[in-house]
Amino acid sequence: MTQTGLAARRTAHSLLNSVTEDQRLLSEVMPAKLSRLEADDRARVQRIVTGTLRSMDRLDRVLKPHLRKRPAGPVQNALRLGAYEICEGGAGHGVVNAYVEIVGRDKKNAKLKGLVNAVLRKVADEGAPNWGKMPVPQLPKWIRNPLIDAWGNKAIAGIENAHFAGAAIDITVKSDAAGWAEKLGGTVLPTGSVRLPAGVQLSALDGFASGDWWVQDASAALAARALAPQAGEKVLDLCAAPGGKTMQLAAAGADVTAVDISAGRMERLSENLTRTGLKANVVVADALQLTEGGYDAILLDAPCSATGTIRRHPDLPHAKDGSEFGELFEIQIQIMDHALTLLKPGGRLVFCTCSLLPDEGEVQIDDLLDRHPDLTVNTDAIRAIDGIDPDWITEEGGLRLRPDYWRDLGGMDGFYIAVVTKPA
Ligand SMILES: C[S@@+](CC[C@H](N)C(=O)[O-])C[C@H]1O[C@@H](n2cnc3c(N)ncnc32)[C@H](O)[C@@H]1O
Repeated sequence: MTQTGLAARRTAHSLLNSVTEDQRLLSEVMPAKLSRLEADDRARVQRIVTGTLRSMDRLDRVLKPHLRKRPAGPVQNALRLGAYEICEGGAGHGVVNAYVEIVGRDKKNAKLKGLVNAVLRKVADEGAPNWGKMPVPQLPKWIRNPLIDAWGNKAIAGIENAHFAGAAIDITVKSDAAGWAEKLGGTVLPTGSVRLPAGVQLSALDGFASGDWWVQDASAALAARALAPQAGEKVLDLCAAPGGKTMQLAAAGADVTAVDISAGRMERLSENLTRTGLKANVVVADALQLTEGGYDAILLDAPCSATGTIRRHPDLPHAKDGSEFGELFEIQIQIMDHALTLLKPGGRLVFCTCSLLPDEGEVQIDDLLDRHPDLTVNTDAIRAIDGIDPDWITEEGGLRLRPDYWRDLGGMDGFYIAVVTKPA
């Protein structure tokens, strides 16, 4: 950190405000803000902000006894960041002064800098002796309650544990998972992905520049496995960017057309294809506007709430409140129905979402079958995936993946995958 750490802490404060006050995701605001900092400060900002977001509920409990009422969002955020740093062993004096200065510079809240000083001093003096033993942070109620309804209280505790623990980096390799695991010091997971050791710098690793592997959570890798692409098959990858699944399909020898509405994300897909030496037809378009069909198989990785990825994105529960999800469910229905029109008779559609909500998984497939009674769910395609636990197969024949699964291996992202077949 710079001498006083002020630039990094101001950036951390501004990022946290973007999430909680402006409902922005870190992925939208972080790159621009970090680009102004030295590499050292960038890493620290990321550590402080993601640590604070992951510990939000704990921090609010630490702060509560020192506050008569919760102050305005930006002031509470300065307190949260300061308390986080202190509880994680930061030097009390420097931390307190920095956050007092940050609030003091904010015209609207400057009068509360005395409060910030008093509260953070108390936290620094008293410490948080039980910090490491406090209950695992709970998700905000707007997402916690539907997840309890879906999976029960025991599951939610496991899911929250997994969110708090964070996620390892998984890679999908073109071939020889065991060889790459050995070379990179990782482990081969039951489904064939390789889990890397903590703290690696990806671009410096063997096999990155040569494109022998790409980063992809072990759960996400199973959608293309469920599709089981055959060499020469005409496959449409809908909602494809940044291309993790496109690369799997292309590596299997399929003739892949990758479509996504976002030109920026498609640039990343093209870069990924170049790095890995794989080929696909790259099309920037709205899936709903496609007219050319005749595909043997379609993989639809639909836009969704992304609630399965909270391990990696602890900002999501604090930036969102679920109000836009209804619109996403509707888009999923429209793209699924349109995808069916592009599929050959006898063709297969893989529908998947990185979501923990049944509304974006099990319920979507039940509803799809109500709308199209001639479709069949192909559970054999799910059963054929190496390394999955048969208990993960759902009543309607899909695959439900949750962060609390593989507890001893370090968890997985939440995901839902189903394969449906069109009548021949
Ligand atoms: C879950 S991400 C896809 C991840 C990707 N399949 C992968 O494996 O790397 C969802 C994608 O849907 C795209 N999208 C959203 N609405 C779309 C639409 N109407 N048509 C095409 N793509 C869309 C978004 O731009 C986003 O890239």
